[in-house]
Amino acid sequence: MLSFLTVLPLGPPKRLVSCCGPALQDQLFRGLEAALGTTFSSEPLAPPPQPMILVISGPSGVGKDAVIKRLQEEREGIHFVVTATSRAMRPGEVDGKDYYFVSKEEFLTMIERDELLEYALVYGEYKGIPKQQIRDYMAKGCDIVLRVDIQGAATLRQILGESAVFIFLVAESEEALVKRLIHRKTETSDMLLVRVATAREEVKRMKNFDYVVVNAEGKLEEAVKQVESIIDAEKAKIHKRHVNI
Ligand SMILES: Nc1nc2c(ncn2[C@@H]2O[C@H](COP(=O)(O)OP(=O)(O)O)[C@@H](O)[C@H]2O)c(=O)[nH]1
Ligand SMILES: Nc1ncnc2c1ncn2[C@@H]1O[C@H](COP(=O)(O)OP(=O)(O)O)[C@@H](O)[C@H]1O
Repeated sequence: MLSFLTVLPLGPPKRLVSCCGPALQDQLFRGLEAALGTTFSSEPLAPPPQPMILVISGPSGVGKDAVIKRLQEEREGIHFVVTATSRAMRPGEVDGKDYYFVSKEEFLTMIERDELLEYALVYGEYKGIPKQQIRDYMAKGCDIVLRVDIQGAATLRQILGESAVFIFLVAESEEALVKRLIHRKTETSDMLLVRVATAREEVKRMKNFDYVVVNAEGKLEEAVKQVESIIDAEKAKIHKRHVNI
């Protein structure tokens, strides 16, 4: 190392590089290239991040829509896949934004044409994920967010295996979940009973997911930040998950 440093036009090695001005630092840079017989590349050293598929699931009323809405506001390059449903539109919902609201016949035609990556009967209504929408946005380099019920997540795990990231969103307690669903005022009491009973069974399937995020009462932002941390960590993985749809 000593002989190397004396070759450089800086005199004895005891002078600290930090004391050199820009011109001398540039000379040192060139000298290092000459000594190594190569030029230093300015190409990125880390592999480019790949678009990923994030599956967010959890019991009805836990806050999937709320978390995803905030995620879209906070983060660029994310595409929330608008799924198709035969369910009637709720007040405030927008066709093409919350869902593609279609008739049962139209939905069955989508199935016949193999247009759906996954579909299910959810609380008596059809719901399904349009394949082409995923392909189009991944081709643009977007990360894909799929919001599905627990059975949909299980189907997607069979189709996508480890190539997608599965997040289970849960309330801090069963009591909090039920109160949140009641407060949302989108279900009749009969429908509430179905959804709460379903939620009890769904929570047991948490073990099939990669991550669990608690969306506690009044702490939506913390849940969103945790989902963002998961995305960042997944994008920094050396061994990327390769998606093929
Ligand atoms: N399997 C599946 N579930 C979906 C799809 N789109 C939405 N869902 C889920 O269907 C469930 C019922 O949705 P919704 O009727 O909007 O009721 P909410 O969950 O109480 O808001 C939710 O868990 C959604 O995440 C889909 O394409 N496939
Ligand atoms: N962390 C939270 N604290 C309090 N209320 C929440 C929180 N997250 C969501 N909510 C509310 O709970 C209700 C259910 O949320 P929503 O996103 O519709 O659930 P999901 O899509 O899972 O059915 C909505 O009224 C929503 O505004």
